[in-house]
Amino acid sequence: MLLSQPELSALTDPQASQRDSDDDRPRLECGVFGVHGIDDASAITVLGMHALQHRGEEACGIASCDGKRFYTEREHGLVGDVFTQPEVVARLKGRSAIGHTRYSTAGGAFIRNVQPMFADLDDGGIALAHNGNLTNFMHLRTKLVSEGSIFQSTSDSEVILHLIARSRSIKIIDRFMDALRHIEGGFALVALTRNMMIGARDPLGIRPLVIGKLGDSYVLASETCALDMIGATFVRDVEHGEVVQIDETGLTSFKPFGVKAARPCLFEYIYFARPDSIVNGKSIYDVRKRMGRQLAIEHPADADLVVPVPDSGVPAALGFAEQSGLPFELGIIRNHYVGRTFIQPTQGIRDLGVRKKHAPNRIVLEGKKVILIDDSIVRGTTSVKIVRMVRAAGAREVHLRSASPPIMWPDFYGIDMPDREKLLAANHTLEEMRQKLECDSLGFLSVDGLYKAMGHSGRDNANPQFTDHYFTGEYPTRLTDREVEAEGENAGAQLSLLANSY
Ligand SMILES: O=P(O)(O)OC[C@H]1O[C@H](OP(=O)(O)OP(=O)(O)O)[C@H](O)[C@@H]1O
Ligand SMILES: NC(=O)CC[C@H](N)C(=O)O
Ligand SMILES: [Mg+2]
Repeated sequence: MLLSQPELSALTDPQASQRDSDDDRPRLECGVFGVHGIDDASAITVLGMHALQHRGEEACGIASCDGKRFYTEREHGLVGDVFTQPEVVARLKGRSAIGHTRYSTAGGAFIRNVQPMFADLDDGGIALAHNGNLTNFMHLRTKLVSEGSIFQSTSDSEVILHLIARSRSIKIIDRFMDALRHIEGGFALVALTRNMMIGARDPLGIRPLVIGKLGDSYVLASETCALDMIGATFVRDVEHGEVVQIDETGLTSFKPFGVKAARPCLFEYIYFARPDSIVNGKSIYDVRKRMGRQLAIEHPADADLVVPVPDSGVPAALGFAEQSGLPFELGIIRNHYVGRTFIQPTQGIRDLGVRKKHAPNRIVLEGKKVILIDDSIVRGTTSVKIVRMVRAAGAREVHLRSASPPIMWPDFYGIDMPDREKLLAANHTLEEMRQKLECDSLGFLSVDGLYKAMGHSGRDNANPQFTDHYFTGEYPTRLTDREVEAEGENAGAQLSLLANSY
C-alpha cells in the first residue's frame, strides 16, 4: 500500500505525547525467547535473553509455568540487572518459560506495558511475548473497549490477549489463530499456556523467529545467536504466516493465513540483528559485508583508509575496504559501557551522548583522507558528530558513506523510527545533506544495490522480495490506524486516563 507524501505527513503519531520530540535514532526492537519442557527453563531463558539484549534495552521479563501455575518477573532495565539474583530466577518455577527484551513501539515505557503479558482465560492462563507492532491496534482496541474489554496496559500487544479471550473456538491453538486473523502489521510471537508453547510469525515474515532444539526440548528465539548462547541447535526459521504448537507430542505446524510471498524486513539485515545471527538463511555478517562491497562499487572515493562507525557499521566497512583495496582501520573507538541506543531528554545531552559513545583514534586519522562507513543515517545526529570528531582529530578529508539507501519514510512494524519531518533524507537533497553533515562527499547504497547485496539481481518492483518501505514508501500491509486518522476520525481515542510515573 502506497500512501502519498501529504497523506503521511498529515498523520500524527499516536505515541508522540509519550516520546521525546527530539528523539532521533531508529529505536531497537524487541527480542522474544521461549523454551519448553526442560529443567532450569527460566535460567536458560535468562541466557537466551542476554543474547537478545541488543534488540531491546528498555525493560525485560520472563513468564514461566510449572504445568499448573504461572510465575512472572518484569522490570525496567537490562537482563543483566534484572535477572542477576539467583532467587529471582528460582521464583520462576517450572519446565517451560518465555522471555522478552523490550523497546516500546506502542504504549510507552511503563511497567504495565512490560512483557511477557499474562491473561487468565476461562480454560487456563496464557503468557505472551511480542516483537513487532500492530498497525490496526488502536482500531481494535477502541472496538474492544466499547464492547466491554478492560485493558490493563496501553501496549498494542495486549489486544492479542483480548482477541484470544473472546474467540469462541474450543482449543487454545484455534483461539490463538482466530486472534491472529484480526491483527495487521508485524509480529513474531512466543506464547506459553499450561501445557504448550506457541510461536507465530506474521503473514509476510516481517519480524524474525527461529526454532532450535536443546536436547529433546524445543526453543524459540528472535535470532539464532540466542540458540548459540544456550548451546541449542538450529532447526529452521518459523515460516512467514506459520504458527507452531510445541507440546509433549512435539511440534505441529499450522498455516492460518492465505498463501503470500514472504517479505522480511531489510532493516534486520542492515542494523538490528546481531552479526553472528542467521536470519531467513542469510548470515547477517555476510550480507553486511556485501552491502559494503556494493557501496564501494557505487560510491568509491579517493582516500587513504576506511573507518567504520562502530558497532553496526563495522562489517560494511570491512566489505568496503576489501572491495576498494584500501586499508581498514579502527579510527573510532566505541565505549562499551554505553548502550547501543540511548534516549536522552534533549538534543544537547544527546550530542554529548554521541561523544560519550565514540572517541577518535588520532594516531590513525591524523593527516589522512578517510572514508567513514555507517550502516544507516536516520536524522544525522551520529554522522555530524562523528564527521566533526574525525576532522578535529586531524583527518584531511572525510567521505561519508551509508551502507543503506536514504531513509525517507517511517516504520510501523516494530522499528519506531522518528516522524518523517525528522528524517534527514526525507527533507534534504544529497548536496544539502552533505553540507549539513559537513563531509567532503556523501554516498548512499542504492535500493537495487541493497537487493544485490541480499543475493538478488535487483528489486522486483512487481513483487518486492523484502519489506523496504523506509526507502520506498511502499508499505506491505494495511495501515488501518493511519488511514482512520487520515479520514479525520480519532482511532486512538484515549488510551488510558491512568497517569504513569513508572
Ligand atoms: O542518523 P542517526 O539518527 O544518528 O541514527 C543512525 C545511527 O544510529 C544507529 O547506531 P546506534 O548507536 O543506535 O547503534 P550501534 O551501536 O549498533 O551502531 C545506526 O547504526 C547509526 O549509527
Ligand atoms: N519493539 C517491539 O517489538 C515492541 C513490541 C510491542 N509493540 C511493544 O511496544 O511492547
Ligand atoms: Mg551506529
